Amino acid sequence: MGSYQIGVVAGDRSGASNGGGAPVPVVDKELDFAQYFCTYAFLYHQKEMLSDRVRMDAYYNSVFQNKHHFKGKTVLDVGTGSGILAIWSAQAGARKVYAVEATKMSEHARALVKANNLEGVVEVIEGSMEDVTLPEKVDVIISEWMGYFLLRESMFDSVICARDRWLKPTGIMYPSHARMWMAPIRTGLAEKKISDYEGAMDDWHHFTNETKTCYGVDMSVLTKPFSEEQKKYYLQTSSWNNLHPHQVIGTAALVKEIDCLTATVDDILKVRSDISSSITLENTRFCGFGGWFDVHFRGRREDPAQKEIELTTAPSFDNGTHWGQQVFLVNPTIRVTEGDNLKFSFLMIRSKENHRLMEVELGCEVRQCSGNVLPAFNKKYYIE
Ligand SMILES: C[S@@+](CC[C@H](N)C(=O)[O-])C[C@H]1O[C@@H](n2cnc3c(N)ncnc32)[C@H](O)[C@@H]1O
Repeated sequence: MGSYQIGVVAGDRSGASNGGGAPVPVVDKELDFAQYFCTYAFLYHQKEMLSDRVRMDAYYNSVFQNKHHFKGKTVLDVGTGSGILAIWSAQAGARKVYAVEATKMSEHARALVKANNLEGVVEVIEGSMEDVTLPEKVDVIISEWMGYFLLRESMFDSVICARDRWLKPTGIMYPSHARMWMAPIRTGLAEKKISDYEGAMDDWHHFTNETKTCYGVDMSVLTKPFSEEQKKYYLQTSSWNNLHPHQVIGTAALVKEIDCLTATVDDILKVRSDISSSITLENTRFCGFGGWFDVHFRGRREDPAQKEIELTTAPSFDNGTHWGQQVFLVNPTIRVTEGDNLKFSFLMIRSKENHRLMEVELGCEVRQCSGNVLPAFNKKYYIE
């Protein structure tokens, strides 16, 4: 399977050279397939996405309420999975749809296309987007590339690659824009995670005592690394959660905006932002941050959507998505009240071991409305 380049990281010595001097990280394709793509080859996984009504309605409406973007046009579906977006594009009147899928799910997509009598329009191509050659440039690129907190999975890299190679200069991206958001939250998760961590350590002490007594080996030298491993898992790894809007205790801050037509891999390798949020609830507990994203289907300035559609994964009363929100816990929790201000710095980079996972650094300072400033804190998190 070999390897492929994912973008340019200045100063990364581990990367290969692209000939122009700038180092380029190289991804082992076989490892990437084993770690990332394999799950997408299962129908149960595709079904989970196909059952997400918020996601489905947004893409369906974006296509069928903007048929003028599809009628008689050529479309590329990056990562077609079951083929759903390619099929909708064809049903909306596309002349030709190239549906590219890296996994064997392509075979199910081909069957679905045939069963829906669209064989003459939709061509399913099995292969990595980075390797595939199309016979022509396209008018529209449609793709559902978003991972947890938008950028986990790094699939947008493949969409950028497809856009730069195959989109006509007048072409349109579906979706056209994306944003990341964060807001302070209250949650009982903080206590639960601490108690889970303490439970794991109690169990470890019991285990080391037993190993010493029964088998004559003292394992206590491993207590510190075990504790670090468990701390990372329980207290530093962000959690998936479907937050209720009542759990959001302050204004949402915009972390990142992406124009899908112009963004480069360099723009998303590091997401850095200095942001602030005002607490909107009286006398409550600040337990951490919730992070989510939205995407928009607006067409392009010269060729706008007739109907703009939004897909949001914000905390919702009744419309949760399979993405939910990512929760970054703060320990210990902090008493805050309406009018207090949080100033925070956000930095998200890709994990060195796996470019599809993320590491986040959050620095935060609470400025109370009384004028008092609480000691700032800095924390590192993993989005696994
Ligand atoms: C989130 S799923 C979306 C599937 C489908 N488009 C949908 O909306 O239901 C992403 C799909 O893209 C495929 N994929 C991701 N990166 C790819 C790449 N570089 N080349 C081809 N397929 C890719 C995955 O295997 C997966 O099936």
